[in-house]
Amino acid sequence: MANRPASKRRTNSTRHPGAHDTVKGRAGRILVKGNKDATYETSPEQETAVLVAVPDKRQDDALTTEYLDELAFLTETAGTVPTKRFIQKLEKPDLRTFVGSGKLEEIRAYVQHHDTSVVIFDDDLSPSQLRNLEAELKVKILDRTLLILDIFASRAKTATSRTQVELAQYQYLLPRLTGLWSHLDKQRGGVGMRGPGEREIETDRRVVRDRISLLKEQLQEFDKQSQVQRKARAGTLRVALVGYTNVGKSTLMNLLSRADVFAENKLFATLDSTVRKVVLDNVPFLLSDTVGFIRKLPTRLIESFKSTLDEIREADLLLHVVDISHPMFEEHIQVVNDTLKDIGAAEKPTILVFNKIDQYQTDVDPAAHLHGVEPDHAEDLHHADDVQQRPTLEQLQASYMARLHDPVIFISAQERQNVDELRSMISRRLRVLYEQQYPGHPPFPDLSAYSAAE
Ligand SMILES: Nc1nc2c(ncn2[C@@H]2O[C@H](COP(=O)(O)OP(=O)(O)OP(=O)(O)O)[C@@H](O)[C@H]2O)c(=O)[nH]1
Ligand SMILES: [Mg+2]
Repeated sequence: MANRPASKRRTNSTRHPGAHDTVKGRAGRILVKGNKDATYETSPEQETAVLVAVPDKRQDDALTTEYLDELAFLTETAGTVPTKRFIQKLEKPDLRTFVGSGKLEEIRAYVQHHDTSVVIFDDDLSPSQLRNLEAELKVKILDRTLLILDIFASRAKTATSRTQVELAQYQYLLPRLTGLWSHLDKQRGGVGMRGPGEREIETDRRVVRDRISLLKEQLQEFDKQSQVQRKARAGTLRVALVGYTNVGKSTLMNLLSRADVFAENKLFATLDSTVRKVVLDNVPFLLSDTVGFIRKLPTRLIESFKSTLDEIREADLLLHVVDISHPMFEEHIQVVNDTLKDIGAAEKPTILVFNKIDQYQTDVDPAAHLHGVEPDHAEDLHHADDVQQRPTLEQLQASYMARLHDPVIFISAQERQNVDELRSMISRRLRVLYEQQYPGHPPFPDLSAYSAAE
């Protein structure tokens, strides 16, 4: 976790002393509140974002910081620099403007005096909230789903994933076709403006509905093709890498299959599933890398990735990869398990792979994850006394092994620690699964017919 904030920054366009502090010294590091201009230097073309969270009154401050930190990471992945965060604890978000009128005034004052391209909310906004906020703040407003969709749009490479993302974007936009952003300069583009958003915003709903039907038909067509491919793979064991975004799934895919899959310290580096043939200890199987999960991913968005998720649904064994160095790893496990349940893949044989043990630290300073973004009040600042003690790796290993039915392994894909143990754990498990599924069959038929499987 410690190197996350710095390594993903675009150093060519952004100077960010705070981020370097985050990496170097944890204890005693305090983020300085004050003049933004003294702390940040961004190039004129670089978009800047103000982040807003409205946590429930009872939500722990450290958790709020973590959630905002993830939003900052998403924002940066979309190519925008977060410069300020606002938090308002509320029993319930305001129906009209999501934040209360006092906080809205604070945000407006900030936006007026600091160059701000976009205000991003960590929750989904209703169509009318989006409209009201845009009218009040006079800048582009994004909510969490729009931001994620924007990242997906910029990452989609294949015809299938592009169609899937476009479908999700149109489905999101349909109830919102009410002149949103109409007074903004549409030529400027930037975050949230990729895809159909601004181009179609004023067109008739019927046109959008037609487009949605067409995209669905196209996806069905893609689905038929992949069903044919999948049939050709019948009789071959299938293993899928699943997990929260940025945990190291693609890195592990590369390691296990010696494939060259795009791995990067950004969220949603992988949007298309990649399938490779792998042989471990004479056990052949097909390994697929899949799109990462994230909290609050709308169910409809997940559904539009149906064919990608079929790889998971049809797998015989899941490798659930966890970034143990992340302070929120336990919540991440829960999000992944809930998402697996949503897509009907909860009961599959699973190996829980705790990755990034090289980066695991027993003391966690919540302030180290602020991404150097200036918070709006002291609540968001955690000082050295807040440093939390985490169990040692050995303690974690012992407790997870005792608690869970599934096999558990602790590795570092990057440092190649315990990877051989993982390999033999996979092959042992697959042998058992093969015997259960194909009793009486000679073990592990010739796979040459499937070598082109992709
Ligand atoms: N320190 C450390 N970093 C790792 C390890 N494994 C992967 N990483 C890094 O973590 C980042 C994310 O890795 P990816 O393999 O792209 O993760 P992913 O789960 O495929 O991510 P998405 O496709 O975005 O969901 C990259 O910067 C990797 O180099 C590890 O064992 N230790
Ligand atoms: Mg990946």
